[in-house]
Amino acid sequence: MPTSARRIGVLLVNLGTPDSPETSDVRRYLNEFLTDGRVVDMPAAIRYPLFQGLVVPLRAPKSAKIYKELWTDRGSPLLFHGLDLKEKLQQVLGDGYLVAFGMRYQKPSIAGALEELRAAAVERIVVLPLFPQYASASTGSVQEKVMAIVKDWWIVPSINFISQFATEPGFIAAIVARGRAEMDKRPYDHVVLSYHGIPERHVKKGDPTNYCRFGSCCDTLTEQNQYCYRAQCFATSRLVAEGLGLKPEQYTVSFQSRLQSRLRDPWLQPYTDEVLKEFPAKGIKNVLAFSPAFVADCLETTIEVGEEFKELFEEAGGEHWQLVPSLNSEPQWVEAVADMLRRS
Ligand SMILES: C=CC1=C(C)c2cc3[nH]c(cc4nc(cc5[nH]c(cc1n2)c(C)c5CCC(=O)O)C(CCC(=O)O)=C4C)c(C)c3C=C
Ligand SMILES: [Fe+2]
Ligand SMILES: [Fe+2]
Repeated sequence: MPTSARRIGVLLVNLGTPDSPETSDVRRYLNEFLTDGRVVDMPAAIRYPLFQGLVVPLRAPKSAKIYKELWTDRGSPLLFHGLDLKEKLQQVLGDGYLVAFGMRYQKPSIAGALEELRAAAVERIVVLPLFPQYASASTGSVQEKVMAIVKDWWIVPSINFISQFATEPGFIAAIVARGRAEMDKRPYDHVVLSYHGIPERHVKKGDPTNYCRFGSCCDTLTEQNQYCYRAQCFATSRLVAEGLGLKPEQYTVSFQSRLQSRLRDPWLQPYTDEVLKEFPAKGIKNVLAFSPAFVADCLETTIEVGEEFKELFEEAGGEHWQLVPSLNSEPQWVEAVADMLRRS
């Protein structure tokens, strides 16, 4: 009996976003996000009451205000860019693939996306968390969720996780092209590559040989530190800088979006909001800012880097601060993702 060719299933996953910028939806989103033990790695008996009872109720109204600034006619940018990427990728990959999209927190769910792939009886599944650099709080959490869902399937197909793509040539080339487009418009004194921060503790928990000292150890990617988020951020930065023809003194790597106060364990440093304030006194008045931990624009790029950092920089005497837009569903990025998937 002839059998029809079976398709390869692709699951794209991003972090998640509230259903709307209303406080109640933001609260539900933050409750799910911040009680994930890979994000807030406290014992569950402390994490749930502390975050659901205190931190989230205090944070949700403030976050909702910012989400209202971010919201568009198409809703949350993280969501619609993900859906656009899925559609364009499906067109580029063609009938041999079935592309689904899910969010780690809230909607569309990973469970629903996996169900689409299961219903189509795909031959195998490639999971691509849309986080270039591996962190347990992002990629690891997606992997855990996918495994928790498929463990209940009667037939568990072959599943391939793409755990990171920090140095993937197509990813780097797409960022460089976005940067060049901005640099062609006007001159810049300096480039900042600002990554989402994580607690240093998270890096150490993924460092079984106790290799990382948060120093020059992260300047090269080796077998020992291949999953070190800090080393991967530096590797992405080096390649982007090389692509743009920048010398080491022409760019700064820094980390943003820290959640906890600095009284607790430190997060990766230097903090972007602190380094940018020092630029004007050093004669750096025109800055081009990249956010290479994100492949889609979201709260952390558009608002934090594009607006809040710009304001801080100008208050400190800076003249021009420009955010390079994320890769979103730009054709060059879609081709790069398709290429990664075909090779996986
Ligand atoms: C790049 C990948 C990400 C890592 C690693 C990450 C770690 C991490 N995040 C928080 C806390 C928050 N992050 C928030 C927003 C947010 N985070 C990422 C990605 C990573 N987070 C994205 C893409 C977004 C934007 C979502 C959107 O809807 O646009 C937020 C919510 C916003 C706010 O209230 O400020 C929080 C909170 C922690 C604690 C953490 C690692 C320990
Ligand atoms: Fe985050
Ligand atoms: Fe290191």
